[in-house]
Amino acid sequence: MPLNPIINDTTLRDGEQTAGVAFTVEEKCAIACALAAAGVPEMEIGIPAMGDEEMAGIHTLAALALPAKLMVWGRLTEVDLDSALRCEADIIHLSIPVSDIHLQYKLRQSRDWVLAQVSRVIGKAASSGRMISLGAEDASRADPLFLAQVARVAQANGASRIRFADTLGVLDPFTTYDAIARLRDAVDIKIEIHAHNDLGLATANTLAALRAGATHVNTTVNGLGERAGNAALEEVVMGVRHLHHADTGIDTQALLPISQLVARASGRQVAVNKSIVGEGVFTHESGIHIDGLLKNASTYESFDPSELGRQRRTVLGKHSGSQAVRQAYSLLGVVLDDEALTARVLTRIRSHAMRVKQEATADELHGFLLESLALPSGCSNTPNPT
Ligand SMILES: CC(=O)SCCNC(=O)CCNC(=O)[C@H](O)C(C)(C)COP(=O)(O)OP(=O)(O)OC[C@H]1O[C@@H](n2cnc3c(N)ncnc32)[C@H](O)[C@@H]1OP(=O)(O)O
Ligand SMILES: O=C(O)CCC(=O)C(=O)O
Repeated sequence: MPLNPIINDTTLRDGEQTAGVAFTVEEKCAIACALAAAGVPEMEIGIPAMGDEEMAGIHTLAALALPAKLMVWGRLTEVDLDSALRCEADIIHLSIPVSDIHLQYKLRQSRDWVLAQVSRVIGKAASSGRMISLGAEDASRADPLFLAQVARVAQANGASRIRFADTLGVLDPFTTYDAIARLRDAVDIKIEIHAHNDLGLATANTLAALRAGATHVNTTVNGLGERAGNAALEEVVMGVRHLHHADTGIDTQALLPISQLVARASGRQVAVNKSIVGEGVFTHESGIHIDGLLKNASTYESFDPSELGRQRRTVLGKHSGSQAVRQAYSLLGVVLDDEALTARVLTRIRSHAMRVKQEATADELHGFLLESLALPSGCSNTPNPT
């Protein structure tokens, strides 16, 4: 079983790389404070090489003296290292592509050049006394033997961690497991998984990497990030807790408020059905489900919404059954103990749902009852139709 993983949240770096998203310094501070208060132990907060404004933001964040390690991102070059060293960051993360595709077309450099660059720049970075992490960009499309060689050279020159980036989100949980296990066997260095969600597998791949021996995980709130985004903080925290029975140390009650904060700051709404934090993920309509939930919540909830400070909701609609109808009317103070009457009310509720495509209000439910009572009665406690 995986050990407790260390979350390194990159909402303020990769999250902000979501096309069109830009946080103000105030928003960055608010997000960083909320993450630290929730117990996030590490966060990647920016890219010093972007220039003075980004550096000033990083400086402001560092001045908050949050109880979290701060990481800055740079390319594996002397210029980016110099910018990073001017920041009060605990961890300097320097990145280099390791796939032949990136080397050939983007950097137009050889594998030997990469190894020389890793040796020289990581060595110089480590001599600063800071904690150094090497980013292996596009690691998922790299030759695993070359990746292991890069990791070994990085470690020999003072890096304490390598980030395995599935930059394009091309892995599945099985290939992720194999790739991380192979790297784990080849080099005794801390491994951080950085998973993208292009095929909707970022969280699954992150959990697979942990099973294979990754020690650190990158997340972003609401899964923000390049293209389809990164592994979502809220999903990884809950997945680690419920599937790995391990602990990230993060307060699950804080996940929804942080999600809402980041949704506002990023201008990216959270889908109603977004796992963990979506508005509708604890709302039930189907008759069989509500019948089961009324008997025992574990029939249709894999965990209690109160873990997140949330509550179950039930609504009446096209898929309701009679138990749900009785339950909803009992909350209005009406006891429906006649099957025929309940069936007529249900018919009314279904036709309303199909016509209006939203749940009925309390007034409308009273109206349906009165209409149904106009036919033979069976209701022991008629409501006051106000
Ligand atoms: C997968 C990821 O998320 S990587 C992080 C991506 N994030 C960002 O790009 C956001 C911040 N980026 C920026 O502000 C700018 O791109 C900067 C400041 C980093 C660089 O700006 P510029 O100097 O104008 O270069 P530009 O962005 O046009 O091109 C990138 C350059 O970096 C080079 N490069 C890219 N990655 C690396 C690397 N890891 N190591 C060395 N060089 C690299 C490219 O080859 C290119 O160099 P070239 O122009 O000599 O071919
Ligand atoms: O730090 C790295 O090397 C990874 C950067 C990244 O965001 C990615 O590859 O998707």
